[in-house]
Amino acid sequence: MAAIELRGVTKQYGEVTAVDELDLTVESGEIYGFLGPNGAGKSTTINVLLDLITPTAGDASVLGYDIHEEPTAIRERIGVVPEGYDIYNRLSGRKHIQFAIDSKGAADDPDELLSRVGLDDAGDRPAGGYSKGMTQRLALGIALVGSPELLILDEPTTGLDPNGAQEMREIIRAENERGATVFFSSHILEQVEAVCDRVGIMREGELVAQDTIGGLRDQLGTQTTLVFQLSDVPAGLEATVSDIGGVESVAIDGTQITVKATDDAKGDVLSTIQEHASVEDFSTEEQSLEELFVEYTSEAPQTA
Ligand SMILES: Nc1ncnc2c1ncn2[C@@H]1O[C@H](COP(=O)(O)OP(=O)(O)OP(=O)(O)O)[C@@H](O)[C@H]1O
Repeated sequence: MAAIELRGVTKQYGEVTAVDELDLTVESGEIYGFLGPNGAGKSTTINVLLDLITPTAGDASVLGYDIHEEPTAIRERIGVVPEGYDIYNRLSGRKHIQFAIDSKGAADDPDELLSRVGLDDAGDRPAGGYSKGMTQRLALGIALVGSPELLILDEPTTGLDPNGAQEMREIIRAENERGATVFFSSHILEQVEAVCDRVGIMREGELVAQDTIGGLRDQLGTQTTLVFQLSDVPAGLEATVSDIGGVESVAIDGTQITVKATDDAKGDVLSTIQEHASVEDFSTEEQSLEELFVEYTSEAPQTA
């Protein structure tokens, strides 16, 4: 059974299409990273799943339950770190957790949960005095109540320092090993890279790529950037190089020519340029996963 299934989900806000006919399946047991730049539609998608907003079109299910028909069954089985968690200023962290335990009818020990999220010493303090990172830790502690089957985390590392982000990743891994499916959104690739089985990249409401981190890396393996420093750039060189099979782009800046090409085309590019111009310097640059992410999220939409 899929843990999350969205079918043709669209959310329109006036002129703005926040989510555009989105089909997305998260399999049970996966850690799925939901990536995309600000405004890509990640929170809107999550809010649809949580039945906090009604989609303009499409339908969705969580743990096999329809989001409109059985929201209570869903709420009982999931843990959520929402975007911008609302706290009760005067209530202590422990009381927040106790409240979540009581409302879920769970049997957790609040102190154990506080300790898991690194709030052991702050449990008695009013949550209104917590820092951003501490509030985020508290939100995670609440999400963990009742050992949920599915964790939905909207930008869970917001406000966390590097140690906090690392601890968050360890908790995500441990929860997954316990059997939970994890769906978490982020606009920072490295946050999901370390823990995710699969990532989906959103851009302008559409899923523009979906793959394992390994799969994304394989795509990188086939692409290289070649940078040539020439003594001068002869007329027609740009067109000649662009015509080579496997060349994706050619950019000329003064006497420098930068060519993006598949690995197979590397030799042809090199020999063609040497044939037409005098090469003073030459280097290759590997594309990083970060660059691939930027490419997917800033250029023309591609098909998933
Ligand atoms: N209540 C709303 N009314 C009008 N437009 C909205 C509303 N909520 C979201 N949008 C728009 O929908 C688009 C998607 O927003 P969304 O918050 O889902 O993006 P996101 O990927 O979560 O971004 P971020 O990383 O900044 O949280 C944006 O253009 C946003 O301005």
